[in-house]
Order: sequence, then C-alpha cells, then structure tokens
Amino acid sequence: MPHTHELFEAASRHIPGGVNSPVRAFKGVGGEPMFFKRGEGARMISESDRSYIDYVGSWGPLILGHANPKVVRAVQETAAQGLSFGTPTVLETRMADKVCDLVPSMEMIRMVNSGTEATMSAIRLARGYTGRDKIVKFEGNFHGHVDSLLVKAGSGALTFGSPSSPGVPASLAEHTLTLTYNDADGVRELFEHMGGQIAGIIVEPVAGNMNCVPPEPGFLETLREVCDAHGSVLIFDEVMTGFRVALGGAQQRYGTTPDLTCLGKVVGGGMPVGAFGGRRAIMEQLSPLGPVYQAGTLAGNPVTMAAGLATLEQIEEPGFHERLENRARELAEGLEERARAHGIAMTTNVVGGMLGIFFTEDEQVTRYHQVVNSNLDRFRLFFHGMLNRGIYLAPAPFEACFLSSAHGDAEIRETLEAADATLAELG
Ligand SMILES: N[C@H](C=O)CCC(=O)O
Repeated sequence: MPHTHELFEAASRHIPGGVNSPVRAFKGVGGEPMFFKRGEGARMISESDRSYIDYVGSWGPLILGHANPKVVRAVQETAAQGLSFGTPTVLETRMADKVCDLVPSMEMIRMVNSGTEATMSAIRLARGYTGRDKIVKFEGNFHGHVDSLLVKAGSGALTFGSPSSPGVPASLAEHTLTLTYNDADGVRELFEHMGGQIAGIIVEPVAGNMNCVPPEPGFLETLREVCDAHGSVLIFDEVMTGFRVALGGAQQRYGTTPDLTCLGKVVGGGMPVGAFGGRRAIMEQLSPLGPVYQAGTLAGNPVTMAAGLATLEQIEEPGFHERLENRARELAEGLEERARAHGIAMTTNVVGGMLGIFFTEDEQVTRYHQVVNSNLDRFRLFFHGMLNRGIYLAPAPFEACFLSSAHGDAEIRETLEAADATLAELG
C-alpha cells in the first residue's frame, strides 16, 4: 500500500504544491494532504484504506453524500449515450426549467463549467448592462479566482496570506471597491459618493469563504435598496448557498431578491459546473441575443446536467433542508457543549447544511475581523486531533463544514466522541 508521503512526493513532481486547488494542500493546518480513493455516503476511504467521516463534501457539492446511487446511475446512463455534443440538448432545457422554477428570481439561466466562470460572467454582464466599470465586493468573500474579484478575497487566498493576488493588474483592481461584510452603513456611505459609477454589488449572502458567517438582519436589504436607488445590479454569489441553505437558496431564506444569481457546486451534483442567471432584461444582453459575449465549449455538458438533475430531484423532497439543518445544529450544539466542558472558548454558526467553528471568546461571529482574529493555532490542533480520530474537516481555517443527508446519528455520535477526546487534549 503506498504511503501518503510517497503519493504526495509523486504528485508534487509535476503539480504545483501537489494539488490542483490550493485549499487541498494542508498549508493552513500543517502537514501533507491526504489522498482519497473512494466515497460512500458520509464517509471517504483514504489510499491507506482508512475510513473518515467527511465534512468537506468536495467543498460543498455533495449534499446527498458520496456516490449517491441515483446520481451515479444518472451519470452512467447519460455517459453511455455520449459525453458531449456541442449542440443544445434536452437535458439543458430540463435543467434551465428546474432551476428557474426553484429560484424564481432566475428568469433565464446560462450554464458554465465552474463557479469562477459564473461570477466572472455575471460581473461582465452587470458592466455591459449598466455601462459602468466599478464593482463592490466584501472583504473575506471569495468568488473564485476571477481577476477583478481576487481583491481582499477569502478562502484559500486568505489562508495563504495573499487575499489580493499578484498578477491582477492594478488598473483592473482599481475598479473593485471593497467593503466590510455586514456593514450596511459603509455600503450606504459608498453609494452616496459613487453610486452613479457602480455597475453592481457581488456578495456571498452567507459568507461561506470566511468559514460560515450569516448576514445580519437588514444587511442584504440594504444592498437591494442602494442598487435600486442607483441603478446598480445586485449579484448574489450562491455557488455555496444555492440549494443548500434552502431549496431556493439564501435569497429564499432571507427574503431578498437579487438581479443576478451565480450557482455552482450542488447544481452539478459533484460534476464540474457553474451557472448564472436572473432578470430577463439583463440576461437578454448576453450573446447571441445581445452584445455581451460569453461562451463555453463544454457548457451544459449532458453528464453534468444529468448529475445535477438527479441531485435537485432528491433535495426537493419535503423536509429535506429542515432535516439537514437539524443535523448541523445537533452537531454544533454538541461541539459547543463539549468545548465548554473542557474550558475551550468556541462559537459555532449554522446555516442550513453549513457549519462554522470558531475558536473565540466572542459569543457571536458576524464580522471579518472576528474570523481572522479567532484562534487559528487552536483550530490547527483541533483539525489534527479530529483527523487522527477519523474525522475529515476542511484542512483550512476559513472554510465551512458541509453536512449531507448521509450524515446520520452514527456519524454525529462518532464525530462528537472524537471532538470530546480532542478538546480534552486541547483543554
Ligand atoms: N472555498 C473554496 C470554494 O468554494 C474551496 C474550493 C477550492 O478553492 O478548491
């Protein structure tokens, strides 16, 4: 059986850092990344044949757990008919109808291949529609590795100490205005001065790339208000929250309607995917109807559509999201209780099937500075203690934990036992 260290060395020969996406490296927690070969429900099996309870879920898409039988069957049957045609397919129409039905603010939709493509295209569309260049984003929000949006970003960019990436031309970055997430006053103030120049606001309605930070009451409403008042486009990046925090996403949960929505992750059922859509008047500016160009050879790929549809059909079942959130709350409460018992300061945030764990004295975490000032050393120790006990958390301190419908009583119990032993060590 190959040793993980040898696998990592082999991977590192031709892959920068041995990984195809930086957060997979264990740089944020120390050590070397693990290699997995199989997933079953809530568990993943490593190359060294050890089973782990997985709270990463491929960074969000696997809301039904690993290798969900209906999703796997849909993929197999569709792949057997051909992998890609580069023509319209009926599956794309079915997907468009389904998403627009579940997310009513999306009157039209275009499929792409990643969340990054979705946010990049939505930004271009907002600029093309308004004829303005400036966009507003929030510090610690992450919208993929789009040039204009790799400014004060969250996720791996924050973990690795380069929230504003070299390689983004200053002349481009100067059009990105960055504000503090959940600071409604800051948003109003900026729009009073510059509203007429701002093409749009892009926001993660729940900040899942600075762990898991929900919007404060009134914050999303303020974004809607200023965009309406100044003719700017409100873009919700629901790549993480779409179909996860409610069937209709964060916009349904919090009751604020964006002009454009970006999707990814769950909508592809574990296959590479992205999508953006929204108000018809804006979407009709897209080529071939309008002048804003956007394209993709493999966009709307049939195998991806089949996996996504098989996923959406299952999560539509009444009570699905309530059950998922109850599980996440059970876990969060259990963690806090055990932390208290061992004298460790810990706060959790739960939104739907997303869970954020913060080692902090603060009773509530709602702001960026609280996230980055939480005790990251303690997180690292907690991460490794849990890993040693068979629990795979995100190997990066600013990433949320994701639960799936496959996480049952046994998994929660095992996770809490591991947490108890780990927190006892830390205490
Ligand atoms: N938080 C990131 C995306 O949502 C994690 C995935 C990645 O960067 O590979």
